[in-house]
Amino acid sequence: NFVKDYDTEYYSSSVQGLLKLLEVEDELVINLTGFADALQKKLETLQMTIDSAAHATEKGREEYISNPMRALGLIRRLRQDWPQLEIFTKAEVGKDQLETMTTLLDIVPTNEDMDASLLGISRIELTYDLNPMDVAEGRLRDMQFNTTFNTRDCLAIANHKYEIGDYARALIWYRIALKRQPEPNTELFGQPLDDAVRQNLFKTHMLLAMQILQASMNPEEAHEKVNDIFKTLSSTDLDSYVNELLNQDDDQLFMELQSMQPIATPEFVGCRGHFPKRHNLSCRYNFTTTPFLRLAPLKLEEINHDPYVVMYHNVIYDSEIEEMKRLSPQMQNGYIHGYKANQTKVTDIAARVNWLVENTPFLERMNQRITDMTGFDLKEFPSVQVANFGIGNNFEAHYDYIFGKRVRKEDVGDLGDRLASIIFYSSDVPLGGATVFPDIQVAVQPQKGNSLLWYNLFDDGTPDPRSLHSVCPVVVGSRWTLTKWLHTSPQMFIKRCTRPVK
Ligand SMILES: O=C(O)CCC(=O)C(=O)O
Ligand SMILES: [Fe+2]
Repeated sequence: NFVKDYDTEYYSSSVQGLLKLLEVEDELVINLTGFADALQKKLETLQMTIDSAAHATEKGREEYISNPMRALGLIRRLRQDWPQLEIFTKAEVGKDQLETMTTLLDIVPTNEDMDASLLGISRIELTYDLNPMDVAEGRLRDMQFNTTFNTRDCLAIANHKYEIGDYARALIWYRIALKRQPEPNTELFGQPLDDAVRQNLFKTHMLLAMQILQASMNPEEAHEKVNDIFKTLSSTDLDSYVNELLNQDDDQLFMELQSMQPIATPEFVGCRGHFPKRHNLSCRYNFTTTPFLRLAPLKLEEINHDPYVVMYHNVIYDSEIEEMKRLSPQMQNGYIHGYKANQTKVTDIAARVNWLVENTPFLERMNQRITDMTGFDLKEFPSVQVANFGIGNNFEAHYDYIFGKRVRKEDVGDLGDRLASIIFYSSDVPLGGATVFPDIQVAVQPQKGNSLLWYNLFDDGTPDPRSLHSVCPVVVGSRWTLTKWLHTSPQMFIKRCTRPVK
């Protein structure tokens, strides 16, 4: 039932993948319940035997056994029942369940997949300038969840940051892990490593200090130096050092962390919703692109005048979104950051995608809608792409035109360059996941049913670099999109081709 394709399937790169994992854990729980039931049954049988073999106390023992029923009973039980009981006691419990467990554990995420997920959390923290202490408590920007990271989650995050050299944030995450109450079943997972964590906290603080004071020192040298210092440290020294770190003021620490962060890129500013507000934009009905629109005009919202960016409202219906997902049960790695000649690493994957190429009523409807929106001819290239992002995944800034890190000349053939792009937002994204145009200071939050349309080329077909765009890390939500790229060649008798007035 659960077969994992190791070469291509990473669970973390889409919410669709996470859903599959959820099923795997459900199966594990059902299976473990079966195991526990078998164990329970055995325990009950054993308990019954124990109870029925309970003897009289020391005092009346001679009298107790001077009784023909008890005398025979004792001899018979020891001769017949106990050997049987030995076999029963030794028999393996839940053999089937143990085998199933092994099979299921064969398809759990790889380390790479887990690293990608941890990197996603880092990306969220950094992009949205979140305080780790809020993140750990389930406070994400203005949302408060009733789920939190547990101690081992916090530790995994801290270790990851340590490994990628983000000592400032690692320090805070180690503190969080150490300040948590120990969990009840920790012995199952090995000790909560209190000592090891305290040592890591110390080392992290040392490494951070070196990073600040001696930025030129290479990482290996720094690690060596810290290990040397650590060796000379007595356990009482370590304790007082660590306790001091733990007693530092939380807010003070976060302020120090912020002062160490790189300055916000335009993309970060956009993702945080800090681009200046626009005033000279309007909304209107489009009655005119095709005759059909006289009957059913489309709602158009201006997003930017030059270059032209607009949002159409209510142009993909819930039923169509369901159909789109039905047509995409199994997706491929897609939205790869940059060109990757060699094998794709999971951390390069922003989302999983599926090209819909086969002619279906769904595809016809969507293409007709795009024609109504744009007036363009889509017969030569009817395909559309479906995408589903992973949590914490972003799509780095790129151009959709040829050589824009996205598409090569051989990919488009006779169709010509990608003149315009249309993204149908097929889900709401409660937090994060905006489409951002850093050069023109536009950030658009996905809204289920809407679509964003923009041009990548000037009217003469030359690239318009202002079309640079990216997708902000998804914080909460399953971000589904349907994307259409409109190529130039089929539009040669439709689109005017003058050089714009500069
Ligand atoms: O999903 C988005 O908002 C943009 C996706 C994108 O840039 C692309 O598909 O080229
Ligand atoms: Fe794009």
